[in-house]
Amino acid sequence: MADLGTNVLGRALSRFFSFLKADKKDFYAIYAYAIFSGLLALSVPLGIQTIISFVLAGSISTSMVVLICFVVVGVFFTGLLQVKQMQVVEKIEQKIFVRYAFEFTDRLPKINVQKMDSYYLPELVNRFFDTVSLQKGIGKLLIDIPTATIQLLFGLILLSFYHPVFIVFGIALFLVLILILRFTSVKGMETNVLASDFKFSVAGWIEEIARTVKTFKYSKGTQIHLKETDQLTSGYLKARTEHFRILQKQYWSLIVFKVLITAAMLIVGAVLLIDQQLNVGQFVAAELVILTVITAVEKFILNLDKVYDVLTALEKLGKVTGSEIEKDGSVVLPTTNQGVAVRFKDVVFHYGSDNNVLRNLSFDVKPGTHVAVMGESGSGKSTVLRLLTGAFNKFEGAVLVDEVPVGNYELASLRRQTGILLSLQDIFKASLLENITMGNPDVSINEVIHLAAITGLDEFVQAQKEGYDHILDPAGKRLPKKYIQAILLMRALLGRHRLLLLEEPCHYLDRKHIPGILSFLKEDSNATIIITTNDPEIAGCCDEVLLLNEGQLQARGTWEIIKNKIA
Ligand SMILES: Nc1ncnc2c1ncn2[C@@H]1O[C@H](COP(=O)(O)OP(=O)(O)OP(=O)(O)O)[C@@H](O)[C@H]1O
Repeated sequence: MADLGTNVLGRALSRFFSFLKADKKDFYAIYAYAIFSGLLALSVPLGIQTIISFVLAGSISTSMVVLICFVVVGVFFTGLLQVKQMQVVEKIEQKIFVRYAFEFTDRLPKINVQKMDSYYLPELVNRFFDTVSLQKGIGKLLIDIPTATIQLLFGLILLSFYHPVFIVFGIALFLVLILILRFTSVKGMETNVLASDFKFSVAGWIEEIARTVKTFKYSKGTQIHLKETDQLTSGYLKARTEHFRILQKQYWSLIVFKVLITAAMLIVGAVLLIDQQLNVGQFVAAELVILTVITAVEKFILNLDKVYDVLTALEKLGKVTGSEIEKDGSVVLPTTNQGVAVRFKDVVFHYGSDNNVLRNLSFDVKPGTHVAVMGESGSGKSTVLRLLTGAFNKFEGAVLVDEVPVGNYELASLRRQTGILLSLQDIFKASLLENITMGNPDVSINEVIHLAAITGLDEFVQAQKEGYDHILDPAGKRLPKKYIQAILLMRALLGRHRLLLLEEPCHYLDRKHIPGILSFLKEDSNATIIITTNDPEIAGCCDEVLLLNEGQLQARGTWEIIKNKIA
């Protein structure tokens, strides 16, 4: 557990430093402002010391008026520098939001699905809300912590000029403080991350209830949803209490530090005053510096939890921004009118568990051939298509496209020339046309209209007041499944392809549309087409059928041959 904590703290700190690196200039500006305002803040006690000396000497002169002006100007400039600091922090906070919004958006479609298979991505992206914790915490951290550190350092340095004994006290207490923080912070980080894990689990569970709300509504009075929440919140409370215990330990050590430094400095100051090693002016000034030191320590106390929150937020955001993305190859798939050749050579593949889904699967498909992959549910049909998308790179054997391993291709060039329809795809909140074209401005509207007529989507388009501008709302008003399928199929078929991968393309569509779709595919004779299906009408239109059984090739041939092998 301690190892885990050290790892988490180390990782979070390295994330923090690379986060700082991204806005280096802004951070330098904050530190420069902090140093200047720290120095200016000291002008107050020094000015007061000199004023008292003037007063005690009974000499009220022009130089004293000038001095008072200096002190007042010093106070004004300290304020000015603080406002400047706040402006830089505001800029950083805005950048945090924008940067994470774009990083999440850009990264999600590129994520390595094989690595992230065990995550439910909508739940994972809840971590985006930690940008708010990061914004809130970083503001405090960037202004208060550097200012407090600099005030503490300058204060102790200045006190050492009054008498060397202050140095010894200062350094001794400083070291004790660092040691306490050093030995409690690993546990503090560990408990904060654990509390945050529970927080996201609770959010994820509530989200799951919302997703399947009708299941719970009609479930004969089940309490299972409350039981799970109870378990997760108990975990959260336990971790939170444990974390607060660590914080309390750290608060107490800071309070003891504060008491000791106050007592020591006051006693030393008083003794030095009585001994006449300090005059009254110096004594008052020294006490003011001590007050600054105490205020700095207080700032540390109040901001300790923010340090953990910022580091934890970075750790959580890193779950998405640091996730592995798809490996890209360097071979560009040439753009030609020819279909590609596909070959599976002794492919062994499994998802998360060790059960092989494809077991020594070998077959080849000649360029321009239309192939139906058939087999019982779970026989591995869709997996064959998924491997050809280049999204999975961990398997034994070889998956070759034009005799080049699929993993060698630059994914953008491969996917530009591959029409893909998988059951995992869906519509999203945007206009009907955007859902079909995916925002590609090169798509011809005539082709869209032609395909809409073939797939039956034209009925839906004509029934909408806004036609193709109708906004689809997948979360609210449900589209009939046949129209969703038509949109997904059109997406795959639009444009020119060298390879078409279609999973159950006519599922949910009215049967009257199947002949039109099949003759459209027949006309696309140059592309290599691989269709997973158990529909005899579709299989009958393909040049060849591959029959899978438990991840192995059971038989291959024309539909006339294969249909006799299907019970
Ligand atoms: N993402 C995944 N993670 C883990 N196992 C998976 C995943 N996807 C599929 N499987 C498993 O792999 C096996 C083959 O699935 P696949 O979808 O390729 O079969 P299929 O023949 O297309 O089935 P169906 O006709 O029902 O779609 C099944 O046992 C399935 O449970």
